[in-house]
Amino acid sequence: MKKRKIEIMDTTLRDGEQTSGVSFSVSEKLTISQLLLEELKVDRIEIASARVSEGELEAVKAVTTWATANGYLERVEVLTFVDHGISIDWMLQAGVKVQNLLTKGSLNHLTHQLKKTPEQHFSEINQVIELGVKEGIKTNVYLEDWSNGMRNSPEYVFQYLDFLATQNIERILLPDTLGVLTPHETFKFLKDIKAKYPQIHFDFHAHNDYDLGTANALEAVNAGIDGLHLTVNGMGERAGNAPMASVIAVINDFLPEIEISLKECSIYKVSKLVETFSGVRIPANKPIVGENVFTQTAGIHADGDNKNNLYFNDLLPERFGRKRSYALGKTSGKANIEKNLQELGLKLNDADLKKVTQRVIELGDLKETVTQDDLPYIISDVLDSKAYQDKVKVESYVLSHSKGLRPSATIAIKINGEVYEEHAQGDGQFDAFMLALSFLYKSQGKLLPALIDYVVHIAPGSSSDALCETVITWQTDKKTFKTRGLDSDQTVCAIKATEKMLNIMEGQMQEYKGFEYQESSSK
Ligand SMILES: CC(C)C(=O)C(=O)O
Repeated sequence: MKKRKIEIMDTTLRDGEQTSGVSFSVSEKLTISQLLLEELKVDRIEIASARVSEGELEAVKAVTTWATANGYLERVEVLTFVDHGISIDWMLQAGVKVQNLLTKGSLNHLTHQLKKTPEQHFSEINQVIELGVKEGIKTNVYLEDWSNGMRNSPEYVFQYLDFLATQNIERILLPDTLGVLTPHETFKFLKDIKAKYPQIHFDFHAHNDYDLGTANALEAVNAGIDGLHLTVNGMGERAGNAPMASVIAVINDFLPEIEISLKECSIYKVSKLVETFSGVRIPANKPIVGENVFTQTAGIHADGDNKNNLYFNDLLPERFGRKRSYALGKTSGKANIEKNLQELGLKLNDADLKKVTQRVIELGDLKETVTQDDLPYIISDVLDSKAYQDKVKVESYVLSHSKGLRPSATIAIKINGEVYEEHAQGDGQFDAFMLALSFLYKSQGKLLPALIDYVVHIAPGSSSDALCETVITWQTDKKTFKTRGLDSDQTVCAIKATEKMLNIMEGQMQEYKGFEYQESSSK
């Protein structure tokens, strides 16, 4: 069966730039245009509104210069106005060959905003179209507020379409300017229009005010529309336009009779670039391109993925240049941990896997964000902890850090069931902690090993509540050894590493000689 081709016009650089607070630079517009046409393979791009600013003129010139050299000029469009040819002059300066002329698609807009009759409006439109023809510029015509026009003044819309059918134009662009259509209405309005003017190319331009942009785009295609306007990440005026990634996936998965030229596998790359250039973060749950949408969080899902891919749908991440991941947190089961270990090339026995899983769940309970990068640290901490007896426990502590006062520590340490308390000031919180500890041990006639090295590792690419690992090297008169601590707080890491040292030393204090902990120490 021969497929019906739908043209995709990307308007990220025009309507998308109308997202509040967004302005693309010249080089950003050029880079995005290149990616859209060459990599994503959209059919057409709308890159600016005419007459906006000097900077915009520069940006459009940069795109048209590149597009001319690479054979894309006919696919680069600019929104223009019914302004007796001022926009056409701007287009000539910018080197653009296709204008998308903004006209009124509802009687309401025509009478209240332009205060003109349909006949006056049509005559001025005809003038601009003819000027364009004279200058070698092709015209597509936008019917602004067309959706409300269909609801409230359909006679005007059809009178206008009858007029346009006689004009020298390429396409008619039908926007749901205020994003008010339901999918049912979208289908009905477009079906009626296509039935009356089957020879004309119509594009549909959805807005997303009710979050119906994708559904309306789907119904527009079902109704026989010839082209769709989309934006990367759904950027655009107010709630934005129909999002490129979702609409493309819907067409590919649910409309097998439709052909589009877009390369799904480039969608994510373009989305991330637009996110960076625009400064508008992609919501984590945004279908196809959001951070979380290919992450299985529940252990039961990871388990099901191992058993005949029970929790997969057709939206496979690889289609879009992405990868499935398995979250680590309080709902992770063993299967999630195993999936992450596999990726790291690690294998644990059942007992250790259970311990690591338990530790990840505990961290998740503390609202810590645990990432795959943290896993090697957690494993080393959990496996390392097996080596220590629990004879000494840091029961509680208060660490203070304030302006103008020396950091101080009050600590309570349980040694073989007995709790001892001590207090000290130091050069930093951990220094104060160590001093208090050395006073506490000294009062029992014991000296602690000297701290000779202190190294902090933070898991690569981690967020602000990332886990860190502190490795401390200790020295007695006879041996040097290391202990490590893991936490999201650096001082707590060091205290955990110190607690392990105390357990190693417990019972050996007579055997090894420690050192006075810093002469300058004060209580
Ligand atoms: C400016 C116009 C074409 C528009 O984006 C709309 O009506 O939605």
